[in-house]
Amino acid sequence: MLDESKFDVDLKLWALRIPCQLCKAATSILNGYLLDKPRIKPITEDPTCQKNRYVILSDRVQSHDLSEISPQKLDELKKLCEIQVIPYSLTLGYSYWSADHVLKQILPPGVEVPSSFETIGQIAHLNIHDELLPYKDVIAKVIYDKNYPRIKTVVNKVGTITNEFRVPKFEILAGESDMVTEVKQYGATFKLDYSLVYWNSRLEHEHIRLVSQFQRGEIICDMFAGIGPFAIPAAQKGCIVYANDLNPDSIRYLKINAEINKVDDCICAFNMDARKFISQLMEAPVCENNAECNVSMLKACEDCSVQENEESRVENTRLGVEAEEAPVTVPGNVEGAQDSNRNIHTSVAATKRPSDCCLEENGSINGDGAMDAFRRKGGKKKRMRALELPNTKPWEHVDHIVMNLPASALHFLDAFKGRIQRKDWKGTLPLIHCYCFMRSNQTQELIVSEAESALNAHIQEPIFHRVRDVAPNKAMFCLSFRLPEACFKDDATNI
Ligand SMILES: C[S@@+](CC[C@H](N)C(=O)[O-])C[C@H]1O[C@@H](n2cnc3c(N)ncnc32)[C@H](O)[C@@H]1O
Repeated sequence: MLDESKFDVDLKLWALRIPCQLCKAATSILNGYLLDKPRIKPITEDPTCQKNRYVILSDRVQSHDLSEISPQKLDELKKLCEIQVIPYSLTLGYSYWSADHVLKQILPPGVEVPSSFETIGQIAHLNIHDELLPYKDVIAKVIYDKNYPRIKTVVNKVGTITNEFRVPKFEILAGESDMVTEVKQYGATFKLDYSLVYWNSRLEHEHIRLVSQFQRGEIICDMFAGIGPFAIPAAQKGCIVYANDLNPDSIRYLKINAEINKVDDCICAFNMDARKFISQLMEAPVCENNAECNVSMLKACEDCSVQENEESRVENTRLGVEAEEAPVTVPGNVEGAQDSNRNIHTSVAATKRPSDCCLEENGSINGDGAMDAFRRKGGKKKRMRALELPNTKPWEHVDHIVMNLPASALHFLDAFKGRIQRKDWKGTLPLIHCYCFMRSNQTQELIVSEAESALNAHIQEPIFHRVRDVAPNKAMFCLSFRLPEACFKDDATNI
């Protein structure tokens, strides 16, 4: 229990009783001798008379005869009005002091006071060091008290992250136990359950940086999408996004966020292992027109829309069959300035709406999600429409592939080895943006060689971007490069 009265500090001060209309002039004369405490005004009511105010003097002024004030100023004041000096008691209590001040009183001397924290919506996330764990409840209470109502829940991370979804375990120390919250980034809203999905507000700048390289109409594939901090702004920019995550809760929130941000027509969400996702997404179906052929996820999407709309079924049966050549220039290098030579078909009639597809990990189709998307077509708010976007199958062209799983994304590069058929592919191969960690004793050459051995191909012109330092000797990087031609199926089999 925190005894709040322990923080009371009683100040014995002097105040001057001054007529209301002279307060301004009096305070200007007394400049430098007035009470100077944050959040406390030096002028207060006179409880005995409404026509007067108390002008509270600083604790520098100790004597009733005001001898600490210069005689010159006192003369000026006497000319202004009759001076009445009143004793004034002021108690600075718990509510007055900052979290830092209170915690310094409570915690052992010399320890680092944990008064700062990461904020995720209304949740304060603390990482309390072992030596302070005996004080965790009182730390949380002080942080809660001092930041309410902006903060409604205080949590502490427990142990290290061991699960593959990269979700820390939290203990709720103060406030509401609800971990569902909303975060805003670059104009997009993200709803999430912080106890179930990965979220890192410190990556905001990186999300913006990468998405700023995407161009409207480009096709983006996010292999480890989380709740969509790359996918949603990319879709807002007018890209078509294939977004995948192994964590079903992440995909649930990704879909919610796509709806909240009105880009559900431009994002196709998948819930499976990233390798399987790439193999199913980028490998051309063996027999596109065969109803038995189930290797293509887009075939599954097609089936999905059949359940809801007979008219769209007729359109969707054309999916993956037409490929009219119409010149569309798409900038595609890392700086976002170079043209690619991609020619893509832009027929509206044959365009598959990405939001109509929704494949679960076991390969079954979530018809409800598709039906919701279909019903929303008549919604009144402006939404990004996939119909405006090009119709290209992901085994024919993808512009960017995002791989943000820094601990192991490099190993997932093998998913591209011999995946794409040269005869199907249109334009330049995708730019890969693969996140990784680099220790101070490692070099960029080492990272590139790891990537090359996963791809079994030479990488040309790799670009490293330092994202942030995650530990004293460890930094997160984004390695961007164009997928080597040697990864084409035919070439790769010859290696
Ligand atoms: C570091 S988080 C990145 C999430 C998001 N892209 C972001 O920037 O905030 C990595 C994500 O990869 C997902 N993940 C982990 N292993 C995976 C796998 N084998 N296949 C697909 N997703 C995986 C996790 O669930 C997690 O959401």
